[in-house]
Amino acid sequence: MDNQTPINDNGKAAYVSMKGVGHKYDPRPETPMVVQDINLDIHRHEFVAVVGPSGCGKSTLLRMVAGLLIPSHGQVSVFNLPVTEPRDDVGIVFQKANLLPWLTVRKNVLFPLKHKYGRYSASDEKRANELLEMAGLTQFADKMPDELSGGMQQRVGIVRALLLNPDILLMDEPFSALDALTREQIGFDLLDIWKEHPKTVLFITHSISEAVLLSDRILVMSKRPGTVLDLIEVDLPRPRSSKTINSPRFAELTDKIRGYIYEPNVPA
Ligand SMILES: Nc1ncnc2c1ncn2[C@@H]1O[C@H](COP(=O)(O)OP(=O)(O)OP(=O)(O)O)[C@@H](O)[C@H]1O
Repeated sequence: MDNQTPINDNGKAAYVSMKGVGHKYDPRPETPMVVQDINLDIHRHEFVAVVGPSGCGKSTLLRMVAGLLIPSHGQVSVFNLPVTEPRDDVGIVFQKANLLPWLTVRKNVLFPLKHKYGRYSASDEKRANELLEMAGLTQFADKMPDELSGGMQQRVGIVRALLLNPDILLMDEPFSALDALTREQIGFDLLDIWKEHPKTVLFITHSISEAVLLSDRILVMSKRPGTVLDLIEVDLPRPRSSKTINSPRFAELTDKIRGYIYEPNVPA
């Protein structure tokens, strides 16, 4: 580790760092902040979920890490360098996969490369095939998006985000359009992929149980202006499975977060 690497209180390297981050979209002094005073260090290859009431600024934080938005207060940095422009090294997965309907699944996965460089190589195609296989999509690689279920389309979106092998994976309510069973399964699939291809993940969700099931830590935000209510360590063993959901500790953690969300002024 070089001496440029910031260390947080636990002695681990901070990969993504937010220091005193605040933002308002409307710069007029009388308008309220959207997020305020956010301090967070995310370690390399850590899985951090963000939960909080609608409108508290979760997506705003994610856009800041991607460099799509520069905070009006404080600083976001990645590996000790301030984020000042859109980053190339992030993969983003949204609620909808937004696949191009006229391209096959494989070509959709390769599309960002084609768009960026005008071409892709045989080794890119090999990597696309490997990722599709890991996501259980090999037999759908030559199908058109409308031949796939919503869960499969979302898997394609994840594979597409991973193709460029980004170090940071930003996921904004990626499974919220899926039915409960598919959602749980794709969560486990995501954990398998994350294990094989470690990434630093920032995962926004409205589902408290999903946050607990998937993540290493959970940032709980207050209602607008979004501030940090708590940063909860999820000390559940990995690999996580359906058994995890039935464990007493899982219930304790979800209850604790529910306490914050439903009684935000009362310490949990
Ligand atoms: N581009 C923008 N211009 C102006 N206001 C915005 C913009 N984007 C978001 N906002 C406002 O900022 C606040 C936070 O929005 P954001 O989408 O970050 O919250 P969120 O916690 O992700 O919400 P949700 O859970 O409903 O998706 C909201 O009040 C929203 O209306």
